[in-house]
Amino acid sequence: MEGVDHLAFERNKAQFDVDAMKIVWAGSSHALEVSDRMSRLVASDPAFRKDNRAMLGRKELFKNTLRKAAYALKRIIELRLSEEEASMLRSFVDEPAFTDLHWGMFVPAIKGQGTEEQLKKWLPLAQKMQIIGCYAQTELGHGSNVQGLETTVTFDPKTDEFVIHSPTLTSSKWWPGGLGKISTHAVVYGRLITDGQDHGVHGFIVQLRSLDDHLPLPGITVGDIGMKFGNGAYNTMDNGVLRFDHVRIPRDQMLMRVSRVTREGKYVQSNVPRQLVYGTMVYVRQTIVSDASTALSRAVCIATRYSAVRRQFGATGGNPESQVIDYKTQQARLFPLLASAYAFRFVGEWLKWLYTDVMTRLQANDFSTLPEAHACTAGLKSLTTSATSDGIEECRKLCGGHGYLCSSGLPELFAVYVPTCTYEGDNIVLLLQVARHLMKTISQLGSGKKPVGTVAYMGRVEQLMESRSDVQKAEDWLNPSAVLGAFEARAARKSVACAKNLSKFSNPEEGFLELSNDLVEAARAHCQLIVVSKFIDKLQQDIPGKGVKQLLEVLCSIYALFHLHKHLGDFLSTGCITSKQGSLANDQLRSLYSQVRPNAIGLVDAFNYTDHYLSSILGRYDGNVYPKLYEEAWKDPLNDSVIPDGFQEYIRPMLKQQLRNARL
Ligand SMILES: CCCCCCCCCCCCCCCCCCCCCCCC(=O)SCCNC(=O)CCNC(=O)[C@H](O)C(C)(C)COP(=O)(O)OP(=O)(O)OC[C@H]1O[C@@H](n2cnc3c(N)ncnc32)[C@H](O)[C@@H]1OP(=O)(O)O
Ligand SMILES: Cc1cc2nc3c(=O)[nH]c(=O)nc-3n(C[C@H](O)[C@H](O)[C@H](O)COP(=O)(O)OP(=O)(O)OC[C@H]3O[C@@H](n4cnc5c(N)ncnc54)[C@H](O)[C@@H]3O)c2cc1C
Repeated sequence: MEGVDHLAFERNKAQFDVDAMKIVWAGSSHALEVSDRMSRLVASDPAFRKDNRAMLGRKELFKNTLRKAAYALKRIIELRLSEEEASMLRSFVDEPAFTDLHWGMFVPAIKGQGTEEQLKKWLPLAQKMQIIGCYAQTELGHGSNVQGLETTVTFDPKTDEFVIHSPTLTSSKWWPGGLGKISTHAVVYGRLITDGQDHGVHGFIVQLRSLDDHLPLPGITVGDIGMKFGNGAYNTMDNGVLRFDHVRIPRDQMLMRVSRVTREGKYVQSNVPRQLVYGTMVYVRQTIVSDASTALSRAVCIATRYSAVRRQFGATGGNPESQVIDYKTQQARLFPLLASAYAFRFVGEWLKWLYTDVMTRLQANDFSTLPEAHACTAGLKSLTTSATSDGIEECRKLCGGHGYLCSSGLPELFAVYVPTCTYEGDNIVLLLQVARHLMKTISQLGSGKKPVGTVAYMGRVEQLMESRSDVQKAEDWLNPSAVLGAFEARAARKSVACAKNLSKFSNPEEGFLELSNDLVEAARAHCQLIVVSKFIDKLQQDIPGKGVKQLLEVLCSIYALFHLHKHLGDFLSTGCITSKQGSLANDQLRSLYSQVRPNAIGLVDAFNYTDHYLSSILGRYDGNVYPKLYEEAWKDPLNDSVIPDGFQEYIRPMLKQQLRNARL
């Protein structure tokens, strides 16, 4: 029935102030007001329609994305939107586009690695979109191993230019988003060579296409790399291939904040660490963590609303069948994902703070927190994107057969989201970076250097190696210090075990390769500890609103105890807890799920997503699922005619032939 709220009875069960929770989720009343206004602006404008993407061919799909990008910019200018508003608008348009790489990587690369003069020259052009840029680092042969890139950038002192060249097939740039068809410029990463000497990988601003006719400039071969996973999905993006044949650029187009080449061809390093060349990746990894909570919450919102609508089995005495959300198995799969969405939101907030703090320090030439920023962004990017990808797929299964329909919104969400496990650093490669940081921290413990930040607990390693959990009854697991103690002990013990094993190798690099699986597990344990501890920290803040803080405490306990249960082998084998304490944690989890149950719909309503943004019949706010699914089926192009194209041509003759054969 149109206009009826089929989930009203669920909404009435909520025991907390949903509007207050919306503010906590958004980050502030101001952020909620902006996101609410921007999401409604997009939802009410037919130009941003997106329900037909899965049906469109690549060319039409891509053309549509270009139209939306140009229209979005027009609206941003007409409405004089602030950067915050524009950024929200972009996320509600909800379509990967070349603009993501322009604003998300090209502009930050110039900001982070350019000198004052370079910022003055290039930023206004980029910010007014008079040029469009992308981030061309990855090559056909190397993505993870940035030091292995093959593109050469050789200084020619005769002309005061760099000559960029792709010496092999594998040195072709491969993957950069926005490169394939649209970018006029790129920040290109290649090996800097002066006077025959290789100085490793550096970034350069390179014009690729003419600003007059958009044709590739001489010496440049460029195009799209082809269709990717899923219909619609990431195919709105023109990931590209690019080859250089001795292309010349002026010397001042090398990004020279970290190091520079003089007119005479001398290579000069500044006091800034070499790793700042990787700074754009740190920035984007940080944004990816916040985006993980958005993607996961979206899937969870769909699965939760549908689980309240869907009924199977259990009709007794004239009562309706049971809502599937009441099955304990459904709760045990769904509610940890709901808790994870909130956990990732808060760790994302914290990471943004950490990143801003590092940037402020860098301005003052304080580079001391760079390793911590690298390890946290790498580790949390890895942890949250893997969990979110798996979580979206779990939400699809939680919706049964209907979850497999494109109109559930889940297949496309998964297809768009899953490459986050690979781009901006393969998730295993990034966890190995965290492991290096942990091993270095442990190796420095004896030197009197006190570990700080997220590895501060390593300073108490001796105590953590001995500690025993004092949990005696299930409710004891609600105590944040019991949870933190167990997670710290597990993380410390796994890292120390790796460090001990590593010390048995005469060649540490060999040892690192041999033990890499254990190191990844240690890094994961450390990252889970960060998420748990930042959730607990969040709960130390003043959180207004009836029942809001109490529910967040429930979600925090679910996040922690679910992982304790899932990784029980870790906690038991490192001796941090006993098997009895493990089963008490599981008892407590069941009780926590019961506390979430009446509040489940309220908790997903607090995300404040419009139906346009969710783009899911199963996740509709009003829960009016069946009539809309039925209506939607008839919109499929296959149903435009009763007899499909191809039937007369192929099937009719086949049927006739078979009938003839039968009569013979
Ligand atoms: C008109 C007005 C309009 C206004 C409109 C406004 C609109 C606003 C809209 C906003 C839109 C914003 C959109 C944002 C969305 C962005 C979407 C982006 C989509 C992303 C697409 C994907 C892009 C990519 O994938 S780019 C390519 C990414 N590639 C990788 O990640 C490669 C991974 N590999 C590596 O990072 C490295 O090679 C690594 C780290 C694995 C190994 O490197 P290396 O071999 O050099 O290092 P090591 O020897 O291991 O270590 C040396 C040393 O360095 C330290 N270190 C390594 N990395 C870093 C680092 N990044 N930072 C700091 N330190 C680092 C390492 O720890 C070692 O330290 P030691 O102390 O020496 O041990
Ligand atoms: C959708 C999408 C968009 C992208 N956009 C851009 C872009 O805009 N600009 C850009 O420059 N790049 C972009 N990329 C490239 C992306 O950054 C790389 O694909 C990514 O960094 C992974 O590198 P790779 O492909 O070389 O993977 P590989 O390193 O080849 O990974 C293959 C396998 O090897 C394993 N492996 C690799 N090294 C190690 C190791 N040391 N130890 C253990 N296991 C290892 C990995 O875990 C993985 O299982 C994009 C990629 C995708 C999919």
